[in-house]
Amino acid sequence: MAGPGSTSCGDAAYPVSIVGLRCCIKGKRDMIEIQTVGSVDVSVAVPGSKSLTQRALIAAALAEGESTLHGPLVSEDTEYSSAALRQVGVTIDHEESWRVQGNAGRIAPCAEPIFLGNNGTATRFLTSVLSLGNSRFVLDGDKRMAERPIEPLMTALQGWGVDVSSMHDTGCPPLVINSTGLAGGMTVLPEGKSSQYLSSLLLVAPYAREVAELRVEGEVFSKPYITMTLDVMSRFGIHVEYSSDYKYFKIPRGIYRGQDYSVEGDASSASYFWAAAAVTGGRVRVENVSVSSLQGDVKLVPLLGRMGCGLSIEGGGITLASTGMLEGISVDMADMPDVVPTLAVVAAFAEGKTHIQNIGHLRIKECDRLHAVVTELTRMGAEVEEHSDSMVIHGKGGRDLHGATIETYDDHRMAMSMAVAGLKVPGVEISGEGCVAKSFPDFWQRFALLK
Ligand SMILES: O=C(O)C1=C[C@@H](OP(=O)(O)O)[C@@H](O)[C@H](O)C1
Ligand SMILES: C=C(OP(=O)(O)O)C(=O)O
Repeated sequence: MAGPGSTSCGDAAYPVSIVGLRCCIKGKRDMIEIQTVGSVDVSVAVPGSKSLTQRALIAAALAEGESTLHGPLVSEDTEYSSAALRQVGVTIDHEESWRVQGNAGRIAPCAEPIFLGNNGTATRFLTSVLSLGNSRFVLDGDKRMAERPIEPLMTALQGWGVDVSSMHDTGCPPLVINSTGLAGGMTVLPEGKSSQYLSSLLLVAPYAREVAELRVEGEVFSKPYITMTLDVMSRFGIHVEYSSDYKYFKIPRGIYRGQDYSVEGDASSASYFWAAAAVTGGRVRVENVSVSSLQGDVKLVPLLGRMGCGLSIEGGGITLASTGMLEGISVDMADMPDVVPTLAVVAAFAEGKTHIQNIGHLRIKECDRLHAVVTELTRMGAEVEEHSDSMVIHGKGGRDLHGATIETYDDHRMAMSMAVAGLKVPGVEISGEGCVAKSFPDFWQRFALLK
């Protein structure tokens, strides 16, 4: 699927203005040159949450009756999820709201492979959903997805009697699932570096033949995503028993009930706008993300507060204001991996050291995001240290930064976070800018409102 950036500039002569951005094609690559701005002062709305849209879509597909999802994220990833569910017999109408006719847990056979691109969330969730069927399924993804592990999830599903294997014995997709439904009972999720395994198991567990129980080994990463899963499940009528450390779960048998579900704005997408206020010494209000959100990435706002920004809550949104005077912090970001690139970029404009810890799981995202952030900030002149599961940014108030052509590694979050640096530093070009389509197709148009 072409990103809107590439759609809008694909046929155009160089350079073309998309409001404050210059979009061009250099050689064969899509590229956006970010124009610097003064202190930004805007109010923006962001698209619906990717995580909540995909959870609600799965619950609605497995539900008895019709569901309507209001304000869903319309993007490459949610198109992949919808298409996959349609392949197994779910009717989903994408109008302004999405109408989903639930099949009460019945999964139709599908002879064709189900392809999910580099959508980690959907790949992990669909593995369990397909296990509910009574057929052979092949679940595939793109080149990068074939490097993103899924072994712990397969092991836990095998504990519930599922015949699932990695086609090339890599512990990664493509997968083959010979499904006959879930037996249920107790299973163990071995240690892994993604919460998506656990969310995936929880979402389908009510459909097991016996009451399902789940024990989790090792550290639980990205915990707020588990909270979001439990919340969506309860809104669709299934209430899970669990220990507060998220190491034990008991899931009652049951069937989700069709719901009217409103998707809130995506906190990870909002992060680039708050970061824009932070680095330009300006003010940005994100209208549709609230402080009471269960999305863990909303906690970026208090972190920016610790770096010297002010925040206020107005009419349900969150406003972040900055004088541009920022200081480095030390922070554990195990629970908010998707906004690590955003915080790292802000840290490059702060005075002093920012130490971001417990982020080894960034290495299995759309790219090795830990290495990519370090490489691209270094390319701009920043002094950054890479460690196995942490990074240290030696901020010099942005005085060490210069323009550069940024590689994005087909990772939407690399493109969007590094674009923030270009608001302040002349000559920042973002290559492969169409990758934002994964989670935020009109990112460049909304980013251009930052003036
Ligand atoms: O469950 C989810 O919706 C997600 C969980 C997180 O992944 P990990 O649990 O693998 O860190 C996050 O990075 C991803 O963007 C979305
Ligand atoms: C890691 C991400 O997504 P996924 O794991 O769903 O591919 C992301 O959106 O940053």
